[in-house]
Amino acid sequence: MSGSKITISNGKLNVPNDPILPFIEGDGIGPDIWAAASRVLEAAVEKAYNGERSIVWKEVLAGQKAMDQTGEWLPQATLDAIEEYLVSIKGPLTTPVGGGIRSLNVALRQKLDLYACVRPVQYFTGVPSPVKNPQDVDMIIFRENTEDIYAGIEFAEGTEENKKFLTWLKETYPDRYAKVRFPDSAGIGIKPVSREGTRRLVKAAIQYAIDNGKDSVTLVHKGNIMKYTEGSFRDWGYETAAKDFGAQPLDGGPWHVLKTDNGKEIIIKDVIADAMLQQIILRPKEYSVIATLNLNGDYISDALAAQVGGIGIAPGANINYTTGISIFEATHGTAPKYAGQDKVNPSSVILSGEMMFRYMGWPEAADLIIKGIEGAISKKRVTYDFERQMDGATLLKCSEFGDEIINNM
Ligand SMILES: NC(=O)C1=CN([C@@H]2O[C@H](COP(=O)(O)OP(=O)(O)OC[C@H]3O[C@@H](n4cnc5c(N)ncnc54)[C@H](OP(=O)(O)O)[C@@H]3O)[C@@H](O)[C@H]2O)C=CC1
Ligand SMILES: O=C(O)CCC(=O)C(=O)O
Ligand SMILES: [Mg+2]
Repeated sequence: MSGSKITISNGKLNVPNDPILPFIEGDGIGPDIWAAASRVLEAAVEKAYNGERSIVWKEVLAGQKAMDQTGEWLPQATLDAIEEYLVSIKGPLTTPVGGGIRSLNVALRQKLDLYACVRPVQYFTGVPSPVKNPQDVDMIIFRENTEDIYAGIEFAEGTEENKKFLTWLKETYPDRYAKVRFPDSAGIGIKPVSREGTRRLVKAAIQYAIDNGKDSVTLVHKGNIMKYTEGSFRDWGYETAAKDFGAQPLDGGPWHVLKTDNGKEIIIKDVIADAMLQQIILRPKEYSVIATLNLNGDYISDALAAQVGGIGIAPGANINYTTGISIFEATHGTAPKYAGQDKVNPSSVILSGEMMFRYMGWPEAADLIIKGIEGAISKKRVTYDFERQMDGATLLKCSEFGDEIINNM
């Protein structure tokens, strides 16, 4: 295989003209969307750089394909390659509900310490939306990606370990044990949230706001109920704003205001999570950068995506800003009922590629992707998810929509 490695020095990526980029095809609709997306990404690079730059794809395995070929769901070789080549992209991977394997998506984020799940939500003119003013939605979610209930520390009901844990709780903290309503039949989960994990996530969100001229960062939490996890997230978030960025309390706090070097003011505020799910629908203009915990971020990213056309057009990235290791991936899952039908919208993974190009310092290729998607949508030549809500639209297959994007670059 030809191609060169992306490296990092002093926190800055060095991207060669022929970077090797690992990709995971994914389960379910993964092969359909990856086939369309990889062609679009290659076409954007070719058109932007006239052959001076090109991507050298390196397939790495995870999920069902990995199981079939290697007997493992997430081979160590895959983790090693993602770490070695720094920038990679993936399709969705299936996670069974209840028993069975734990999420491979979550495992990738935790094992590689990709602490920020970054999910921008913006409106493309013409996309059908259930809200009146979808153009008012312009937010970016920074979701903590390594902690919270997603740590996977659980004790299944009826098991020996569950009994052992509850016995320990009863003996050590009888007052808290007494709060378990039905101890003989309770599954137990543990929710770790740390100052360190919170601070690095909030720092990334505030830095993004500074670098991109945003006017607010909203800490979203359920800290009124979960005081020492979600409530502490809020407190540590404000602490980060004050200690790392010199933000000052606004009217006595808890909101803070941060003055950037060019004199701009950024408000650091917080909203309780349930109220936030209302706010993003009723008053989206008031929110810009969102910093939140893992579970809240999971819910908010699908809810916000719905306002701008659905999870068929919702990209994302999992990033460690210190090591530079990153995996770009759609917000949606494997949509198994559509697998192999060449039907679904490939935009989420294509726009994840667009984010990847900006991260690599290839904005010209990224801009062409936006141009191609805008062109396809304005001509109403779209996949089923948009076509079913658009008057006079032409229904395209997943692969045809990829072609349409390329034709509009
Ligand atoms: N990062 C990852 O890899 C993720 C993996 N998953 C996993 O995926 C599996 C399925 O999860 P599920 O809850 O069904 O959620 P999915 O996101 O897979 O699908 C839910 C619905 O969203 C719509 N949708 C999803 N993708 C697209 C697309 N590309 N284009 C258009 N519409 C789309 C479809 O809506 P409609 O029916 O209206 O057409 C689909 O039925 C689970 O195992 C889950 O754990 C879930 C999320 C993320
Ligand atoms: O890992 C999974 O299966 C689900 C992940 C998910 O919903 C997400 O990353 O948004
Ligand atoms: Mg999700």
